[in-house]
Amino acid sequence: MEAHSYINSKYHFLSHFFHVSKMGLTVVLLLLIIVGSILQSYWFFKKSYRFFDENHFPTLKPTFVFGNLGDAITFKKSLALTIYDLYNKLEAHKFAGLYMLHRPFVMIRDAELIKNILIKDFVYFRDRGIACKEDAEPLNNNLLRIDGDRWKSLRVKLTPIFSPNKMKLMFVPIQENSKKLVQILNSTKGESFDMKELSERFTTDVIGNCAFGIETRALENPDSIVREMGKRIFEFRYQTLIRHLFPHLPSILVKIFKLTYLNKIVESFFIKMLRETIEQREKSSVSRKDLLELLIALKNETSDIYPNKDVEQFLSQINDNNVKNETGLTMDLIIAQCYLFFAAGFETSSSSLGYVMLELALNKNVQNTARNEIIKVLSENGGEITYDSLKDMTYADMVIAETLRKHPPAGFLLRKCTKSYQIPDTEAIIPQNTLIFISIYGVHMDRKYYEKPEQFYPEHFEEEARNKRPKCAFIPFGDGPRNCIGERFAKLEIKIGMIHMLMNHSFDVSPQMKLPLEYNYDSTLGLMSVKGGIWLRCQKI
Ligand code: HEM
Repeated sequence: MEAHSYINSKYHFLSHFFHVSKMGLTVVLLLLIIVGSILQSYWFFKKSYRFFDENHFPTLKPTFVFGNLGDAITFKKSLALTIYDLYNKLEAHKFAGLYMLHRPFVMIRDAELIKNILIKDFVYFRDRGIACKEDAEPLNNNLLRIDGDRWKSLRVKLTPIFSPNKMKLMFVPIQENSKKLVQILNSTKGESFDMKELSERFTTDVIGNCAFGIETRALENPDSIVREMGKRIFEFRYQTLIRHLFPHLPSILVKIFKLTYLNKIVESFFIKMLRETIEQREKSSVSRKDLLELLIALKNETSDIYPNKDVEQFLSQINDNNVKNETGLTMDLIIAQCYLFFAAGFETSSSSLGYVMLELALNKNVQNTARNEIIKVLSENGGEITYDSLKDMTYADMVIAETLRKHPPAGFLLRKCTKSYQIPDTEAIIPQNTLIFISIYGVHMDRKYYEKPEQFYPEHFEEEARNKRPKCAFIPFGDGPRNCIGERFAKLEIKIGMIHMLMNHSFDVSPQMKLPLEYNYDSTLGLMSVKGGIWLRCQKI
């Protein structure tokens, strides 16, 4: 009470002194507070933006508040394209220091340095820096997001699931789905169709039905619920953007404003569906030889991860033969991994297959050469595609690699520096906890590494050309111990899907197709998915 009358008397004294009303004084005080806060944030940002000048890094002038990612934060461009623009602006440099809001990050744009980060000096850059609290959102406890020893021990466990002999088991189910894909092409009867949409239905069924034994039926029914939910995983959400921009938000704010990474409906759907599938599978005695069976065997410790060539290679790459076995595979962890395999598998692979077919439709010579190779290999194998005959289709591999170069589904790679790191042969030191961005698209479109970067030119992947290029100039799946674990699976489904389509049909671009390509706005995941679809026409041959 006493304090209140004291403030009142001061207020009265000030208003009397400045000859203004109480209301006027309130406005002046409010203005002072606002101007003070703006000045304070201005100095805060200005001080933050001096960071790289003082640390021997080339840099680009940041914009107040947004740093160097203004185009992505103000929705002008996707994050992948914003990072790509920065890559191009920094042409004279092998690396540079930039800012996300006030937060410094380092862009690496030289293939040799990229190799150091991803492979040689991996111990400094093991983490991705997007982990979130373990129990907050159960599906986020997945391999892509977790870091540290938990990641290491989980990665060792999951590595054998994608080994070559396990991939062989996936061949028949992928073939079955490819045949259904061809039936749908038959029904288009020369009319335009959206190849991206069709590829999404194909990869949804491949990953769902073949990998987890779930009847997703997306090829039969474009409105299938699994496909609907799959699409919603990649919808833009403000909440996800805010969480990525402010990774250290207090949990209370996250709760109050419901700032979850994932839409709750989508999360509940996948948790329920996957839990029921796993429970049913555990009760049944039928063996399906799919990814889920292998995961369950790991959970129940009825399968051993050793000896396995991939695991041995992984352990030698991370220079650690004593990975702690602390991450037991619980039901929740298996659900989170299945969810990731589904999400990571269906969007990236469908983009790739869509882009493969678009480039083949645009480049008829390439289409004919690829088809002739398939016909030749088929005739040598009694008219059948077998798992072993796939390796003889080397031109098909070049076509797929060139597609992944020109249209990498993931636009950039992310790492976090976990121990301060001196960039070799320079004075620049990357401080601990700094994020590292590597523009996959930038490297793939760089004239330093590719003779005709703007063209679709499968010859970029002839043996001689490949051998001339530095190792990390082709990184659609990342590289090193933290690369894409599903690379073999993805390449297998793209190749089988492509072969079946080319064997049966010839492809043209529809007048409906919008060129040059535009990409969907994506502010968080860095994906480069086409805007407006991939419109083609096909004829039965
Ligand atoms: C064409 C298709 C695909 C592309 C282009 C792609 C690309 C990528 C990229 C760029 C990364 C990050 C690698 C790095 O940071 O070095 C990644 C990680 C990952 N991908 Fe893929 N991916 C594809 C398909 C798949 C499939 C089919 C699966 C699973 C079935 C999968 C599962 C994963 C997982 C689990 C990770 C995280 C690995 C880790 O952090 O240890 N991906 N992928």
